Amino acid sequence: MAAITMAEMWTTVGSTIASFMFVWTIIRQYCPYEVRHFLEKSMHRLMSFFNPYIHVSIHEFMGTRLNRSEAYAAVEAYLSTNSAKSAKRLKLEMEKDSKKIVLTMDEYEKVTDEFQGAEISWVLGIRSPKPVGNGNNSQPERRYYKLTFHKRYREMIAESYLEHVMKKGKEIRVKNRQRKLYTNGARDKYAYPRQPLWSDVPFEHPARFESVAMEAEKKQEIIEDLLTFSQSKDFYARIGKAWKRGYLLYGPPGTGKSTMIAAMANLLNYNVYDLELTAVEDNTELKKLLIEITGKSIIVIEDIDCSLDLTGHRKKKTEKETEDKKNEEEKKQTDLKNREGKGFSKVTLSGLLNFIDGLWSACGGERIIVFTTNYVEKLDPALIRRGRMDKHIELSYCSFEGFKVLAKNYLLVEAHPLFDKIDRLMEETKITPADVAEALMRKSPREDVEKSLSKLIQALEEAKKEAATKKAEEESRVLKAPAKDDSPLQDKKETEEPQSLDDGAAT
Ligand SMILES: Nc1ncnc2c1ncn2[C@@H]1O[C@H](COP(=O)(O)OP(=O)(O)OP(=O)(O)O)[C@@H](O)[C@H]1O
Ligand SMILES: [Mg+2]
Repeated sequence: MAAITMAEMWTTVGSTIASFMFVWTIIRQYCPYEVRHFLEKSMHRLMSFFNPYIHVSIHEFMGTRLNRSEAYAAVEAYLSTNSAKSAKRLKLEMEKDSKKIVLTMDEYEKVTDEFQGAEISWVLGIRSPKPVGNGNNSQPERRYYKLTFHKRYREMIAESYLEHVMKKGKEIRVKNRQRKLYTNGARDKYAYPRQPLWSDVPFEHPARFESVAMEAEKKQEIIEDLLTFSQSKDFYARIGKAWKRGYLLYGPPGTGKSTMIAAMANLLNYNVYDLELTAVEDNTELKKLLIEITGKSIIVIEDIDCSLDLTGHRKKKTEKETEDKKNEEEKKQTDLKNREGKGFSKVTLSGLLNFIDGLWSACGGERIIVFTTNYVEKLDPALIRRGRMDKHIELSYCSFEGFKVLAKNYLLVEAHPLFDKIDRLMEETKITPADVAEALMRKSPREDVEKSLSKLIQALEEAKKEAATKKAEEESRVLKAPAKDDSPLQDKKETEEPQSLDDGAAT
């Protein structure tokens, strides 16, 4: 009896739905657009009156734009951690610029999330394109996420939850992205179609702060400075300053300037833009390059003292000096042109200063600018004043503490009887971390710790001998140097007096 009632009930429900669908199809086909639109609107209103749930859709592509929506990508990343735990059908994806595989929920899967006591559900929907003409459609299907929650949470979802999803999603995307090393040097300006201003390769430098040879305290200070910068978005907004920071790394060759830049990028998960100033045509091109740099990046200008003549342009000169300088400059540039077969850069100091802290430098945000140089004294003070280059870091010869970091990295030892001798030698002579690293490098699998340390001792002793020879040569050159005619009167007197005494003694 009960089974018959159930069957009857299902038949009634089925026939009601079928009649409704039939009526709806007739309406859609034969009713004018205005009537149809009115009925659709009224039906939605009627349903939402009874339905206490609110839906929000986030589409993969918005309007006719071909770019993937940032919000969709952020939701996808956010749900990749959530859905991997609760969804039953998952999809494995690897985005173009991502270095990690991501598990996301498959179409029509539903996952739930909890936020401040509210239960929120997410469904991945898919919309087929409207058939056009003969039904052959080259348009792809469009996916969207639908978020559903009770209407009593409306304000909380709009004000806090969505912001939380976007923030977390973006963080996950940044963590998963394949970081890049960009350069502007390898572009053919006359190629057709036009090449992008920056070309890129995956950034895979393995340097880490742990492996940089440097005093622990100084290293910690740099790490904290970088981390504070990366977490200070609100602070920079509050003080009304563009979210960027300049670092000047200076010191002799082989002391770890480039290594430190790679360690900085790895610490903060930033892209690196290696700006080759000599390949930039003029200040306008410099501005264009700047506009294309995204946030979370380090802009590097290596050997800034050799890049261009960035000091001469602002100094007052007599007419003759200016003329001589101009001729010299022209000759230099022609030589360069002949040598490299390409146009020369007209970037000026003021163009570069504008690049660092002009109005355009604020677009994108979260940028670090690093200059490296072997000769800090050669740079124009305006270029490196605090505010432009906020932090000046000297990378110098290897200290014993620095050596211990390298020994731990290269040889996996933290103490050894030969360390005392190395400590003494390091106090007596200068050696770069690059030379220490080279000495500690194993040349064959049979090479043991003792042999590597002995090699370093040998290198240090040679460096000491070389320094002593150089010093002796220098001293003898000073002694042998004839007194100059144009030397100050006082100096002349001092050099002449002993002679007259000698003469007197002789007579
Ligand atoms: N402080 C350091 N810590 C660890 N390794 C270092 C350090 N300095 C140099 N090295 C080693 O020496 C090599 C050369 O160093 P790096 O290129 O960073 O020097 P640099 O200061 O940039 O030199 P240059 O001024 O010539 O550009 C690196 O590959 C690294 O192995
Ligand atoms: Mg370098």
